[in-house]
Amino acid sequence: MNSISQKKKNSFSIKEQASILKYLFHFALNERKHFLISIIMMMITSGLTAYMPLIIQGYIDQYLAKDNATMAITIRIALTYLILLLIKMVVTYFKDYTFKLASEKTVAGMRNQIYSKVIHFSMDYFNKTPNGEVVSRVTNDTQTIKEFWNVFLTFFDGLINAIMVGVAMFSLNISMSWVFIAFIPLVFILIIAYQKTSTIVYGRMREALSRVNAQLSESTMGMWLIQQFNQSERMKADFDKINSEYVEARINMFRLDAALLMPAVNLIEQIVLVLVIWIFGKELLGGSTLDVGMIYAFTNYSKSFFHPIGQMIGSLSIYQDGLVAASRGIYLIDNAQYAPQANTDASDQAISGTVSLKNMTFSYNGKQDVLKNVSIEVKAGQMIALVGHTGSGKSTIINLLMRFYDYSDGDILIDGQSIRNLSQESLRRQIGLVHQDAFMFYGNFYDNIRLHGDYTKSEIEKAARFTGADSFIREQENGYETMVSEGGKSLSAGQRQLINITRTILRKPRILILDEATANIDTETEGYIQASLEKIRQECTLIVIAHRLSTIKKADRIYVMNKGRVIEQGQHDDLIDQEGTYYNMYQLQSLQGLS
Ligand SMILES: Nc1ncnc2c1ncn2[C@@H]1O[C@H](COP(=O)(O)OP(=O)(O)OP(=O)(O)O)[C@@H](O)[C@H]1O
Repeated sequence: MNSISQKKKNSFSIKEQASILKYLFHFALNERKHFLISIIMMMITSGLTAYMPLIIQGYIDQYLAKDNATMAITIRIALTYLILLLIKMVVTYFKDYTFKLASEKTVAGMRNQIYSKVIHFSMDYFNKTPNGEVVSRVTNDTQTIKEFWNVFLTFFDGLINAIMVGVAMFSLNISMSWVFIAFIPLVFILIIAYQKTSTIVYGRMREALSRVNAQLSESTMGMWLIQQFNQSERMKADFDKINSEYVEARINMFRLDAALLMPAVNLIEQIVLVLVIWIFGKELLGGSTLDVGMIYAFTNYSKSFFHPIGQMIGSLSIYQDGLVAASRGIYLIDNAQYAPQANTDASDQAISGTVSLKNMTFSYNGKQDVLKNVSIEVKAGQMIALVGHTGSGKSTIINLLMRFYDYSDGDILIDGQSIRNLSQESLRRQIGLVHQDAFMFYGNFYDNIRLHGDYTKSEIEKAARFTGADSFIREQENGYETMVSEGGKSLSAGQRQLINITRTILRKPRILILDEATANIDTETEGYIQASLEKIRQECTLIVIAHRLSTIKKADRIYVMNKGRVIEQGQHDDLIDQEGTYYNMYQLQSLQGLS
């Protein structure tokens, strides 16, 4: 499977195609009953398509031509034809329904599997992959795969139909049937020519479409940046160019389809028809009797033999799309970059909150160390602070403690045990992390604080009173029932942070981490939160990252970081006495009125 696991691949060798198809059929196994019923119905409809012209042919040649048709015979034949026609209609309906039902369910299964993989991927994957691409894998690609199944419907249908009609033709007139068979190589040439050209043309179209999507997703996400820097006109011009390229690619696709699809198949069909008439005409001129019914049957067969073949060729472009979409899904599943896993015997024990980092060295990219031999100790119930310049590695320590990334050099212990021995679920339940960026979901304040947790309204309100969020929530139009827009755009940054802190407090974590959590909050509210934190300190371990040093003065230990190393540590007064980096930072903030 690895041979096809190449990102953005647009053409595939026969072996790769077989591998992708095997993978897709593996998903279809659950729906084999429906697929089988549908194939049986395909056989019935194709059988009827092949048989029905024989009824008319028999009527013309045995009764009309011999002048012995009676009203009773005519009605019997007309009724038989009508009943068969109705049966064909009903069977065709159920054939399409069961096939589409089966393909819909198969693709739903794939979508679930891809999504359940994606939600366990590492942060590294999400850092490197644009949002739009992740969404596209789960929605657009699985949609394309669904259309891909319809290609199979068309293919099976076309094939079974050609076989059935072929058998009927041979039973009627062998030499005339060879005329049809003689044109099959030409059809194959057409199929190969179409597939080769369509791979290129459709590939260009897909690339152009992904450029359109990328530009759209990038510009909607960074709209404020575009407007702030007056880039709207330039973005419009860029989009216009990309959009024109897409339209051009689509026009090329239409041109190709218009030239090679139905017109070419129709031409072959008409040539065969002319040949049939010519051969019959020649036989008639040679003194043979005229079998009008036979002419009727073969005229009919030329349509029902070649028409599905035209549809088969037309679906080749979707086939190509399906291969690309399926290969991307396989790539995602095969190259899963999972979030760090706990040890197999990891336990779910309650923690008291002692944290120690032992000689941690860490790199995101395997080249540059962003943490260099960092050791940190926090006793249960203590408060420590991490301070230092931007990029010094403070948040990285938190990323490792939360197990967003795996590490190899050094270890992190909680209550003396490696965090690898704690189950992911237990670790994240007992550690509360409050980030600077608080995400809000569409829902009311209760929902946003509860986050699907099992908490009563009074518990939520109590937590909100504790953090001070309660007062601004009550000022909203419908209090706690007020709907918050997605992303929380209807709230100020400080209000969002208060909600975020409330969410975390509500869960009563054993270890609370505040990563620049009070940066957007005014001094008055911050004072309020500080007082709340003083109360929390008695109940849990507190790890605070802060640029504003006034907020961490009371910490039991302050770690000063620089370029991935701890360069100073101690209590506020000790660090001031040392007159080192912390002292300089504090002096600077005092001058700016921040301390
Ligand atoms: N996901 C990531 N992938 C690769 N490199 C990263 C990633 N996150 C951070 N870094 C790099 O690691 C280094 C430390 O970043 P970190 O976020 O830990 O710094 P910080 O001290 O928390 O900074 P700030 O105070 O600005 O938040 C930086 O050089 C940063 O570029």
